[in-house]
Amino acid sequence: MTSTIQSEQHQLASDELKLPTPKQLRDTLPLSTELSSQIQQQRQHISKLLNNQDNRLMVIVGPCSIDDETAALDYGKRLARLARDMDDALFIVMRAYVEKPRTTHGWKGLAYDSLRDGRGNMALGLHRSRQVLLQLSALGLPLATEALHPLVMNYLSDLISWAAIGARTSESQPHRELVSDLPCPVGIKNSTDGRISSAINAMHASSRSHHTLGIDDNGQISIINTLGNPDTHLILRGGQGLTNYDADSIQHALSQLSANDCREKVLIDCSHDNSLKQYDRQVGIAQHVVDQYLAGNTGILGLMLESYIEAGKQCDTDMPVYGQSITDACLGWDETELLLTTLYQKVRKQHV
Ligand SMILES: O=C[C@H](O)[C@H](O)COP(=O)(O)O
Ligand SMILES: C=C(OP(=O)(O)O)C(=O)O
Repeated sequence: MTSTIQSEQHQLASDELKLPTPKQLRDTLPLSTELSSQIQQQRQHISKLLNNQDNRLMVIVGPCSIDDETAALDYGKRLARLARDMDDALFIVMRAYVEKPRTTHGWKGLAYDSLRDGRGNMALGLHRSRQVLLQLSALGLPLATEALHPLVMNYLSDLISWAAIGARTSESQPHRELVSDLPCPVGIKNSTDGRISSAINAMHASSRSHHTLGIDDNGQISIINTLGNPDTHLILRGGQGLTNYDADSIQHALSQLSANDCREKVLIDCSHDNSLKQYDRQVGIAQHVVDQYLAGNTGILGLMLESYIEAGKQCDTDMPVYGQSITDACLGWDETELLLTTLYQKVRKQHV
């Protein structure tokens, strides 16, 4: 009886279940021509990094998830300043994740549950996601996100410069088809058990064109003809409690990529299993990876850091801490700024 009452309280009213079409949401929250060309250029910069036409180090940094637009914009403003100042050596991209894959269950991100009331008001969630991504883009930052539900990308992909396929979905055919259709470079993670073969297979599958099922801009279920994505690469994030950011693991990954005719580039995720989920370990890992890059490992594209305003994570959402992660623990802003400054100074020396 109690569970019936609870589930009724968690239901949306039937008129709240309908979503706008991708075109309707884009018309409500349009991307200006100016921002659209900024995003095009940012995608091209990343493509150049992947193709050795630009030797800056890519750093994808930002919260594990966007849960609060005010804090995300506050973070974005701080990062945009660093990104401008460090532009000659680092290509900084902000993590702007509005969808979270869960191992079992938990909050699935702004797109699904922006009010965090468990009702899943996705019309509001998609609106708020698009709005915050537009506001972050207007700061001049290239944005990174995880492409999780293929249909969510219909609403947001025009705002994204780089996407990730997560460790839990790299083996999924719909996700490979999605990558084949995405208009930006995409990093594919090794699986949660540490295997890189699923990501390598995904790179092959998504480089090809596909006929698949999806919706068009007007929400009509349609056959989608994808073009194939030429700009994928591998992300090493560790797995099953084992790390893969050391020189031997990176060399092994690069030789597997070469043996499978894939682009020999890796991005190192300093968080997740590589940090053994201890957020402060990211500092030492980033330094270790940058030392390998400076020693001449041209297979290293860059690194990813989970960082927010306050260090750590919070569980008690009745007493929210401003700018602290509600998903994975993150570095705080002060340590992020110090780390990026240290990395910048090291990399810049080599660039001058
Ligand atoms: O990056 C975030 C998490 O690692 C990922 O969403 C899985 O989280 P979970 O294992 O807490 O569900
Ligand atoms: C969920 C994430 O990573 P992974 O897929 O590596 O667990 C993430 O980067 O937010």
